[in-house]
Parts: sequence; C-alpha cells; structure tokens
Amino acid sequence: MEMTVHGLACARGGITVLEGVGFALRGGRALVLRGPNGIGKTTMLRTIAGLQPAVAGEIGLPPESIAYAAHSDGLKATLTVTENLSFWASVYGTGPDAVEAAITGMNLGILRDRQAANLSAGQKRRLGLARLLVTGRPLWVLDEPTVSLDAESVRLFAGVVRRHLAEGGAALIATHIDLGLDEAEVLDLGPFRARSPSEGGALSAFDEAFA
Ligand SMILES: Nc1ncnc2c1ncn2[C@@H]1O[C@H](COP(=O)(O)OP(=O)(O)OP(=O)(O)O)[C@@H](O)[C@H]1O
Repeated sequence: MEMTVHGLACARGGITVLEGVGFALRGGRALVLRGPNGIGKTTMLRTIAGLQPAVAGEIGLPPESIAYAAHSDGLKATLTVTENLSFWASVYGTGPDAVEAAITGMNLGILRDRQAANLSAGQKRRLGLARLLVTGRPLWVLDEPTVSLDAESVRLFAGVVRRHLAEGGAALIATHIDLGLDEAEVLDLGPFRARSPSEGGALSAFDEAFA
C-alpha cells in the first residue's frame, strides 16, 4: 500500500488548526506524528480516517483501507472479549482465524470469556487494539495507542505493529511514548500549524513557552 497526502488542512470546532500537511507513507513503514498538546494530531488522524471532512487537500487512500483506533475503544460492554472481536470480524468481513490471531497477538486468551465491562483500563485498551488485527486493513491510524498500557503491554503492542509492518502494512501514529520502532519516521506538525487570526490556530503566550 502507499498513501500520499498533499496540502491537507483540517479543522476542529470550525477553526482550521493545521494546513499544508504533506507526506507519503508506504507499506512496511510507520510515521509518528509529533507536536505539543492541542496542535491537531487527533484532528488530523480523524480527518485521514474519514471521520470528518478535510478543509483542503488530498488523501490518497480511501477510508476503507484504514483501521482507526482512538481514545474511545468502541467496545460493547455486555459482550465478552471473544464476542467483541467476533462482532468486529463480521463487520470487517474477516473470520474466526482473525479473531484467534487477535486474541493471541494481544495476549487476551485468559480473558476471552470476560465481559468487556469487567476488564481493567489497560485490558480494555488491549482489546481495543486487538480489534485492529481483525480489520484486515493495511493502514493503522493510531491515536495514543499506549494510554493505560503497562510496560509489558507496550512492548507487546510494539511487536504487533512491527509484525503488521513486516507483512506490508503501514501505521500512522500519534504517540508521546517511543514504541521503539526502527521502521518509524517522525513528522513534526509544528511547521503546519495554521496561523489563523482566531485563538484556535495561534499560540497563546503560555502555549508558545511550552511548544
Ligand atoms: N470541539 C471543539 N471545538 C473547538 N476546538 C476544539 C474542539 N475540540 C478540540 N479543539 C481544539 O482543537 C485543537 C486541536 O485538538 P487535537 O485534539 O487535535 O490536538 P492534539 O494534538 O491531538 O492534542 P493532544 O496531544 O493533547 O492529544 C486544540 O487546540 C483543541 O483545543
């Protein structure tokens, strides 16, 4: 797979926060987005995933090729771990093999019959990330995927991403934690901050000091 993004501008709450973003991402590679809180990482990932329209620019990959994992894990509380993954496998048109691979990949075997409501925060996050493995989609768009994960689970997930890349997939990741991916390049969003006259795009003196 190959995704090329040109002149992308994205907005939050009607205010353009980023503009002129461009990059190319091909199979086997990961791109890590960097920038201070509020610069627009989540906004850009949501735009690329097709969850909100772009203000301008082109995204050279259809949303159907993208699996998005964000803060809200999208789990069904009353379903078990296996049932949640089976539900997503039916949505994405994959099968029981993908469910088993996801359970193994994110080390959920011992929890497979537990309802999602009764998982800890980190276990829920592991299940949310396991969902990526049942999508069968080549580009993973990941917004702070390691939130709530302990060090061992971060390593486990980094291994899952590495395998996805080795199989020809790609990943676009907003993370403040280094996943230790040799295949990763970094895109600093600082130069793409929109300089709109309203305060949404411009930095306050406080933000400027910590940017
Ligand atoms: N509903 C909204 N209405 C107006 N502005 C919003 C809304 N949601 C977010 N914003 C603003 O849009 C900007 C971009 O937010 P976004 O969540 O994309 O940043 P981020 O880079 O992901 O930040 P973080 O590192 O804190 O997760 C921020 O300045 C934020 O305050």
